[in-house]
Amino acid sequence: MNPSFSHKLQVAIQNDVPFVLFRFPDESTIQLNVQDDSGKNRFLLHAFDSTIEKSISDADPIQILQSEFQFDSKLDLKHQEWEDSISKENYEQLIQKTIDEIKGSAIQKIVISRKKMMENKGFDLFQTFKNLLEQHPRALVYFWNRPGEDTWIGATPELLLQQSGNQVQTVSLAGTKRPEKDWTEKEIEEQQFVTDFIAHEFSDFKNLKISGPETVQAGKFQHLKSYISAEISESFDLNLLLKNLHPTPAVCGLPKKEAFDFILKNEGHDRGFYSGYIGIERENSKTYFVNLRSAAFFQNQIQIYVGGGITAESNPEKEWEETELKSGTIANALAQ
Ligand SMILES: C=C(O[C@@H]1C=C(C(=O)O)C=C[C@H]1O)C(=O)O
Repeated sequence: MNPSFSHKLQVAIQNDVPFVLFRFPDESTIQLNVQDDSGKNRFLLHAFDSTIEKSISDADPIQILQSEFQFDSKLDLKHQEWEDSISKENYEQLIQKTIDEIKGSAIQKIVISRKKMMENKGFDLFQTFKNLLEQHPRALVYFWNRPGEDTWIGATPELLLQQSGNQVQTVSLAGTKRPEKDWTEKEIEEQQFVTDFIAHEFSDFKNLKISGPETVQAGKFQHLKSYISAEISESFDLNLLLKNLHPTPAVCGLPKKEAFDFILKNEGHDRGFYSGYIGIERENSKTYFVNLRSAAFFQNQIQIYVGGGITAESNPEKEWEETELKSGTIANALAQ
């Protein structure tokens, strides 16, 4: 492997300096940021409830071909008081409560999630990251480590916002099924909610284009995806758009405020960085992804976050199965 890349990573680990490794969808290079105080080339994690945003900046980031990436090192992860997973029965009760809330109110969709806990049997996180890169070539794959603070690994299929010059683009991603099944009205409707919400947020821009939805693969299952793009003026404040988009109905619900309040009150856990966003900010471009298919790693435990969109048509048992399926993205990549 490129000696300067592995050296930089090794030195960061030895000195307990935060680092993040990441690869953009459809790209073949892995980038490395080792934290400095430049504020340049930020890679950031922004919490679902917007209470926390952390970034790792690097004035001099370095990259390597994915095919050359090989790194062997053990990190000292933070210890976490053991937490139990929510049982299938309790999760299905929560889903039923959510369905009843939707049926008895003006809320159309609420995204509910859970934390699936696994024992950390000393997994090799660099190999786990490598497995994710190979298994999910179309995802943004990242490995974030701030010693003594937080360690997250994920492979998200969902773009939140990309800006390059005066072009902005995003996607509407929702609905989940196994490849052998057909889409039903339930998934078609829940994805349309997301498209309509984004189209509304983009409605004042020039050259608004919406295409899709089409079926896309995300590991072993599929989603519905539409593509949305537009042109913004020079003076436009991208942060405002980001603030209006997040959290989209793909991870929160509709109407946003009511769904958000229901989640905070009923879900029973702090989502942390899950379903918040990941930002990659450079001089000429800014790209944000929804932080899905991700997990927090501790010395003794792995907490995989998974959720799904609930509408009046949802079935609690199917929702449990959907979250099991989604947890496979991380679980199937874990390496000894
Ligand atoms: C909430 C998650 O995924 C989101 C919810 C989906 C759904 O409800 O079908 C599909 C894709 C994502 O927008 C997750 O992966 O945890």
